[in-house]
Amino acid sequence: MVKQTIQIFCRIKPTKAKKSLYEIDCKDSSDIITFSVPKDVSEGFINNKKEEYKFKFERIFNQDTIQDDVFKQVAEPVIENVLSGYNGTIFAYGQTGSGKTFTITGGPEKYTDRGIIPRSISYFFEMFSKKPEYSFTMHISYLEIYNENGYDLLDPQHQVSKLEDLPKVTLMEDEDNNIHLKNLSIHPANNEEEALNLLFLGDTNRMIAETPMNQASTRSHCIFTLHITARETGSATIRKAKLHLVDLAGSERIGKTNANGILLTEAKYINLSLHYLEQVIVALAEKNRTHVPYRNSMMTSVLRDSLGGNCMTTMIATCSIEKKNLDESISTCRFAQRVAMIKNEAIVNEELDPRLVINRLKREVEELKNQLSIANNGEAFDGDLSQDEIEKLKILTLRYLEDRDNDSSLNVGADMRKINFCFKLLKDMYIQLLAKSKIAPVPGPSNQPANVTIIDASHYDSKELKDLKDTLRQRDNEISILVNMLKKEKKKFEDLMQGLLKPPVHVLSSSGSNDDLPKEFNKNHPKRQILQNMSLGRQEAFEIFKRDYVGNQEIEEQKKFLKKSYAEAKMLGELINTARTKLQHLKSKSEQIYLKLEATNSLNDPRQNSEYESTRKTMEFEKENYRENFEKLKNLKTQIEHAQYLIEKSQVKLQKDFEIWWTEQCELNEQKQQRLLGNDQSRVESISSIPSTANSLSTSSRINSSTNTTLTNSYQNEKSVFDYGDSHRKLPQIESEGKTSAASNQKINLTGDSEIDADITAFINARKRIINQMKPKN
Ligand SMILES: Nc1ncnc2c1ncn2[C@@H]1O[C@H](COP(=O)(O)OP(=O)(O)OP(=O)(O)O)[C@@H](O)[C@H]1O
Repeated sequence: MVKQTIQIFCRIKPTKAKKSLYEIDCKDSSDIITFSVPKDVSEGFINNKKEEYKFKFERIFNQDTIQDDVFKQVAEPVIENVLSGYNGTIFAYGQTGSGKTFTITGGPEKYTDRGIIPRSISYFFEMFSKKPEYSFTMHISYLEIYNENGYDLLDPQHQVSKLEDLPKVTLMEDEDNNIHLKNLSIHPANNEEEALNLLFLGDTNRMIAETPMNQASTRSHCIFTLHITARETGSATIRKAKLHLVDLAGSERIGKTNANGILLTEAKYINLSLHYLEQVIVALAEKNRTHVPYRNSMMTSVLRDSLGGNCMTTMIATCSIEKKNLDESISTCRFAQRVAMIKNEAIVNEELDPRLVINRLKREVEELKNQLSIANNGEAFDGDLSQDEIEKLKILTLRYLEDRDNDSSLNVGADMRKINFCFKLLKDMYIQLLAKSKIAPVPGPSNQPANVTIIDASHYDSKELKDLKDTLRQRDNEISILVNMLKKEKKKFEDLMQGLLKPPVHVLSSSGSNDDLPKEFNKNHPKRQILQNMSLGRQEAFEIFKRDYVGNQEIEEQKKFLKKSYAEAKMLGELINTARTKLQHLKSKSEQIYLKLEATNSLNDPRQNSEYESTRKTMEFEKENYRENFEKLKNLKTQIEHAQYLIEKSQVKLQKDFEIWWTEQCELNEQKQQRLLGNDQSRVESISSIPSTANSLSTSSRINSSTNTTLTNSYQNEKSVFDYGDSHRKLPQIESEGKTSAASNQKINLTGDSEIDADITAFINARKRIINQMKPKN
């Protein structure tokens, strides 16, 4: 058992603010941060006399610390322990926007910004490959807790559009007070790519389920769990350990969030669950406290083992050090100091391989049955032994005789007919051998009784013995064929199951007009569904929305990076191929020289073998080149996969933001229409519109006045085109061909494309009909 307090780290988010409000003092065993609170701010503090606040951490990561360093110092030791069978938890705690998600999952822009989760996945698989004497398995689950409800983020069957679409996870407690999560799916990950796909699926589901009212990342807790098993070859024990990587909700105090309505409810839940977390931590820090209130919230129940239980736990306190965030950062650090007092008691989680246990139990049951049978009715078996049984008994007896192990036994069960048969068989053999063979009494080894007679195997020449051996061989063959068949069937079944469970694979989206749709998105993927269901107008609006979308630049940059990486990968691939061909050529050349030298017996003659030596040196050089490029290609592949993942994530976000914006625009339009219907019937009748891109985005609008049908691509920065009241007057107008007021009935040249024009006209007519129906009939 390892007794260890929770390790606490602090990370400062980079800021442009110049004024230095803190100082870090690095010591050998720990670091100390001192916050200097300016007088104006300190007035708002509870303890307003104090102007300096000092906190001690295992390590403090200043603003310029890169992700790799955080991973190495925080996560690597935890992972090493997980591989040895100890449970581990790393959780990030801090106010909204202080860098929790950045630390745990990573930033959306660069490969180097990958957070602890993707780095842990890579590290685990690297470690697996470095320990061939172990067989490892990895399984993954991803839980989100929002308003005290748990949701399974890894449900591949579901198309989610809101959080409630995801399967709900509930807590169950067994009689030993162990917590079980009902409905939380656990997925196998056989390699890094599969594991990253699961992370991507979870993150995508999390993002899709977000609404403007529910910025889940801020207001929910997320627990990504890696379940690892390790078994040393030949060993019957399995080590099982879990690594929880936790991104907690923002820790800011309720008063500061200006929460109201739904937000207030959420804020209450979040603050409550973090408050309960605090209660648990306070209780654990108190020496004589017996009751720890884990059950008060779902989060503390799930993380029960991580807090004061069988786990090695690490906390990262994330801090923003701008003046306005100072009080929150100080309370984050205070919280961390309390956490640091909690002692966990971690044990290696080992258990016997259930398959071996089952086999052993089966054998025991069989033996017990036999004993029982002998005890109850030793002669209970009736009738003669079948030919098959006789053959089997002969084989068993022969194996028994051939087995040189003194402890071996002849086990034929409780059937007295079989036991008698074997005795008879042994006696027959003995008599036959006595008759035919010379028997030499040989002094036995020290552990053998002196009067044991060893029979010389060379005298086993009877026909019966030979037959028995043949039968034995035949049976062995049959068994091995059956075992192979079983293995194949099992593999087929596993493949089938894996195929069913496999999440969508992320690859680079195709270039061209539809470049926002990743090529291999599952056809049921929510994003594809959304795009498929888009009307033409909506697609057009989407294209424009995309053009001006802030995050689009990131996507484009990633694509550029990918393009560059592909070119580099191609080049490396070519270099590798060339090196391989060269190596093959050099190998055959060196073989030829070698043969020649050997034939002339001049292998050791430095004058003769110089060509051989130089060929070998070139070979070594080429091999080194090959290895280097291969390694580079391998790294590049991981970077490419990550970039693809980031692109897709951004694309899903773009799609999601567009949907939110579109819905808002539709609602806005609806309201305007209603208003206009009351104010200006005639004008409303003549207006038809298609929602265009919103505020700050370029706009495509179609305006049809009572005398002119206008179509224009106009750009409005501040106002939506649905703001018809005044804004439509400001829009540039393009002349239409139709001049009559019955615009909807005439053939209008709107876009120049007759099909699209027909669509628009049909839309106008339909709209007009609806408006007419809505008019008060008098
Ligand atoms: N160390 C860092 N280096 C660079 N950028 C960072 C760093 N930490 C945070 N950021 C950036 O700051 C922003 C907010 O960070 P992040 O989303 O991780 O905060 P958070 O604490 O998880 O917030 P929330 O509680 O809302 O989830 C993001 O744009 C992120 O990329």
